[in-house]
Amino acid sequence: MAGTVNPDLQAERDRISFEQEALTNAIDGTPEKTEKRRKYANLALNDPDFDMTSYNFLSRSEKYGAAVEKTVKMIKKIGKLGITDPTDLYIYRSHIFPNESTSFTLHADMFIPTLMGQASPKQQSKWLPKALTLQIIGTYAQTELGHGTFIRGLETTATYDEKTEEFVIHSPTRTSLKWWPGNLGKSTNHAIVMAQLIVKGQNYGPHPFIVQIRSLENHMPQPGVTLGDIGPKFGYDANDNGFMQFDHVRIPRENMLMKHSRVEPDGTYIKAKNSKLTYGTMVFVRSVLIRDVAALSLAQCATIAIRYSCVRRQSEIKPGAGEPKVMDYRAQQAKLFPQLATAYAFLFVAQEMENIYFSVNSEIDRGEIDRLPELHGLSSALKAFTTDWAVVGMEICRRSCGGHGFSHCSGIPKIYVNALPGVTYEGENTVMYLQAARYLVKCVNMAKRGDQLPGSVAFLNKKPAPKSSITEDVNMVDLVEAYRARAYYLVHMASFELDREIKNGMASYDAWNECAVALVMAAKAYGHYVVVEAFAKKLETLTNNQVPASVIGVLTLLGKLYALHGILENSGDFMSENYLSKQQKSFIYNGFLYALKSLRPDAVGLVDAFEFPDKVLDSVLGRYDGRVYENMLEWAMKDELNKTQVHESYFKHIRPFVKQASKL
Ligand SMILES: CCCCCCCCCC/C=C\CCCCCCCC(=O)SCCNC(=O)CCNC(=O)[C@H](O)C(C)(C)COP(=O)(O)OP(=O)(O)OC[C@H]1O[C@@H](n2cnc3c(N)ncnc32)[C@H](O)[C@@H]1OP(=O)(O)O
Ligand SMILES: Cc1cc2nc3c(=O)[nH]c(=O)nc-3n(C[C@H](O)[C@H](O)[C@H](O)COP(=O)(O)OP(=O)(O)OC[C@H]3O[C@@H](n4cnc5c(N)ncnc54)[C@H](O)[C@@H]3O)c2cc1C
Repeated sequence: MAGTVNPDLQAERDRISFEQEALTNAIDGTPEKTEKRRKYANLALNDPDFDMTSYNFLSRSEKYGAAVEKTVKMIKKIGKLGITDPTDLYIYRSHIFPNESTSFTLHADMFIPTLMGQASPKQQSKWLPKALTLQIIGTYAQTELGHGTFIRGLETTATYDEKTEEFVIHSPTRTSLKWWPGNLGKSTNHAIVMAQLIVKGQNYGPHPFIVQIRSLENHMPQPGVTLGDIGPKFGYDANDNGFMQFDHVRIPRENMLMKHSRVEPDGTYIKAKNSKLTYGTMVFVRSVLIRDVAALSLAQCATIAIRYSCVRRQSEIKPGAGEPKVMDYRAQQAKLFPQLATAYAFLFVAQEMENIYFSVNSEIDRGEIDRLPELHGLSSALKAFTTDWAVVGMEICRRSCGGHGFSHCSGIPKIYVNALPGVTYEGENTVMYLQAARYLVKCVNMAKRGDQLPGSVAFLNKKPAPKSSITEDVNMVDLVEAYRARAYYLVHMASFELDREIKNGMASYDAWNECAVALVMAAKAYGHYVVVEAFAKKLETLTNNQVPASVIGVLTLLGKLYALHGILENSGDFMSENYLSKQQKSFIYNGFLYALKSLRPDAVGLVDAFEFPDKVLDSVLGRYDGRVYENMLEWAMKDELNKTQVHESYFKHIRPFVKQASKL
């Protein structure tokens, strides 16, 4: 019957043990935040103008065109509705463009943040009103054909001409072409261009410049600028990632973003308090993508796979007793529940990262830059750690849907390919782990000197106990301590290896490369510890805020499952030096099995609590009503191949061939 929920899924919802609304509030942060999210989500979802046709059956060019149309409609609506708060805007947008890029993604997420973070107050008053009202539309053009990671190796030059008080922007080589910037290929008319600043023959390193790249009249490239799209990619079809070449393009001196460093009219260079303040936009995006890319994408895939697993029946457990829901197989639970727990863990650590980002950023605005290294180390580690685990988890969710997981009807491929570049953009993950490790090694040396370390690295000040106190009745406190101990030892081990190589006469830069394996392991362990600790802190906060015991109960199980799964996956680390005994490892294993069993009745409730609307999931398998089989054929019939019974290529190729063959 249309409109009713699949009885297998309904049965799951009828037995949920916790108060779902309170859990949703915990996920959003507060009840007020839940209310706000629902308000702006519903504004988008209930608007008939955004009756979204799925991109599934469109060509790349059609996808791009559809995104442009939808983007412009959305902007008009935003103006009409008067939405101005960045969070409200983000919620509204992400329900119109679920797991998709808008044509102005880079404008909103990097161009405007760079103006806010890198432009002087005078420059902000000139450019921001234009950018906020879309009189100008920009992107962030840093990466080049030859260099993405090594920003100091960028080749684009900005040479100051004192006579005219202009910068000359130039691409001196083929490898200096800007390559990859989002929305550059077709959509934007301005760019923040990162280029080597050269004044009076001296190179001061990469700095940001604002450059008009297309005419505001007819959208043609500006003189001296060559532009285009970089072609099809693994995903991101609707995003016109582009290339750009400059041939001695002149821009006024005032177009260098001068909040942190300046070039005076006579060519005097005033340097920033810390040259890395120029990299601030990247730190911002790394901090926000923990939630918006890693956590939410994994949570969506877990929602699809868990709902589908409660609808899908296959094989037998007890011979002759009928086919169970695949969710009842313990092996299926062992694949999916850790992904669910990871999604929760990442959502909670993202809330903490966001708070730290905004607090350190307001200090920076007041000229206090002491906490910049920690912010960089932490955001680098968490960006890499969460995106790494999220994409692995999404693939596990896809496989858990069997064959149908491979079809776009599952919705998972779209979510996956949208999140996947998160491991590469905004700092390739290995490179980000190594940046975090660089900070951690410094912290070890500071701790050795007796300095008190800040926030997330304070754990390096106190040597952990040599043995874990985990018992049969595993608790969060002991689990956090185990992760702290692992991080402590791996960071010290990497630092020790580094010192040893240097003491043995190796140059420090070679020693760094030689010890990279240990350094990456150390940064991963640090990220893992921060996530487990954030889960424990969240449980404490919720308990103090009198959140219902049923919610604390189920979240505690999830938190333990997350931590236990991580230990089982990395047991070598935890068992080295006998920190964890064989017997304790069996407690971990038993605790893991117990958590799987205990979470089973609440699995659907735990994914429903995320409240992803069907339009966002765009999944036949993960539909809220569970009516999977009733909708798959209808979905497949939308494919162009099903528009005719006999395809034209039959008449062109197969029929003549068969006719010919039958004559032989
Ligand atoms: C509530 C508000 C809601 C708002 C909603 C917004 C919604 C946003 C959603 C976002 C989701 C998706 C958006 C997707 C769009 C993004 C598309 C992708 C865009 C891009 O990819 S842009 C290009 C990004 N490129 C990179 O990230 C390059 C990576 N490379 C680097 O960062 C650096 O080059 C490096 C690897 C760090 C090395 O730099 P360098 O060689 O210059 O430095 P050294 O290694 O020598 O280190 C020197 C020193 O500096 C420290 N340091 C390095 N970086 C930083 C930093 N960023 N901050 C502070 N300090 C830094 C380093 O640690 C060294 O310190 P030391 O000398 O050891 O003390
Ligand atoms: C979808 C997408 C969107 C993007 N959008 C933008 C954008 O809007 N604007 C923009 O400017 N850029 C953008 N980029 C570019 C992106 O930021 C870079 O691709 C990214 O920073 C990685 O740099 P790279 O491509 O040079 O990788 P490389 O550095 O060439 O990486 C290749 C390999 O070398 C390794 N490696 C490199 N350096 C080191 C090192 N020091 N130590 C150890 N290993 C190392 C890496 O780990 C990796 O395995 C985008 C990229 C993608 C995929």
